[in-house]
Amino acid sequence: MTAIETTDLTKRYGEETALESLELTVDDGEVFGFLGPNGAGKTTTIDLLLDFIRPTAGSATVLGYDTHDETDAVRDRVGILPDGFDLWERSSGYRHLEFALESKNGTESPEALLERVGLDLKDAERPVGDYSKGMAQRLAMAMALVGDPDLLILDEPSSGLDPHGIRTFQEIIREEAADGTTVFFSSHILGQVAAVCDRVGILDDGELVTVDTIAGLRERSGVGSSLVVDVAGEPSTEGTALTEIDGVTEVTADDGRLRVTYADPAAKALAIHRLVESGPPIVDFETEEATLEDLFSAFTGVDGESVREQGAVADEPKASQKTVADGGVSADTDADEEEEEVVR
Ligand SMILES: Nc1ncnc2c1ncn2[C@@H]1O[C@H](COP(=O)(O)OP(=O)(O)OP(=O)(O)O)[C@@H](O)[C@H]1O
Repeated sequence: MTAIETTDLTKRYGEETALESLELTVDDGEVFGFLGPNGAGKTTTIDLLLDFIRPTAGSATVLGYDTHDETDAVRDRVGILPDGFDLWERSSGYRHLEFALESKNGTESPEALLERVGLDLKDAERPVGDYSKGMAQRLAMAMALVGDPDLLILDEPSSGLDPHGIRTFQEIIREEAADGTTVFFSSHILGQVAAVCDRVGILDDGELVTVDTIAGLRERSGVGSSLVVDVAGEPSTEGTALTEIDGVTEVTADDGRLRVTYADPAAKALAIHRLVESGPPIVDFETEEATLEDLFSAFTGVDGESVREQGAVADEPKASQKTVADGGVSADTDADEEEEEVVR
């Protein structure tokens, strides 16, 4: 069974296209990262999956259920950490958890959930109106975990978290995945996505630019990492045949160093081998890995022409605009309206 499947899923607000013909499949048990810059359409997609807003065209299933016709079945089995959720300011975090447990017939103890998300029991007894952003986020995650969901949908889960909180959430995602739960989460922070995801989808301006593993993205983007070699004497590329190595994209000699840029990591060891055999004596070397930011720029064209524009990416649906969701506890939207369907 697929955990999420969208067909031609489209959302428009008047002239504005928030999401264009999204064709996306997330497999059962996968940890899928949904990446995109601000306004790319990530929240719109999540709101459509949860039927908080209605599509202009297309359809989607979640855990095999139609998102509109079988909304209750979907929400029953899905744990949600929405982007921008509302809490009842005067109720305690503990009371929120009790409410979520009642709504979902959850059998977990509130204390165990609090411990998982790193929320102190004393803090849980305070009204949530006094919570910091990170504390509220931890509480929302605890509520999402209630009832052992088959699918976790997390919209910008690390928003407001300190580094320790980010690590805690990553551990939770890994534990849930190990337990067979599918995790779908949106983020614009590439490193966090790379740390836990099996696959990544990049959304840009309402369109799904590509879907792949991080390794696959690296390979296809052509964004190279570099081997930078200090050599004795004047560096020269002559006689080394470095450019003939499969995966090497560029070789330059400047500032007393040789720089070998490669798209395929296997090329690195071959380049060193060849230099040892026939190049100038090596004094030192280091590698400069392409960052995820480099990859992201390559696919979204942030720094100019994108891989997509160059026609290097095969699969291309589309999508984009903005919305909100519920606090993971109530949120009923039979939103048949065209615009501004939001529940918080
Ligand atoms: N109710 C609405 N009315 C009009 N435009 C909307 C509405 N909701 C969203 N949009 C637009 O849809 C686009 C996608 O917004 P969305 O919130 O899905 O982006 P996002 O990828 O989640 O962004 P962010 O990372 O900033 O949360 C934006 O251009 C936004 O302005």
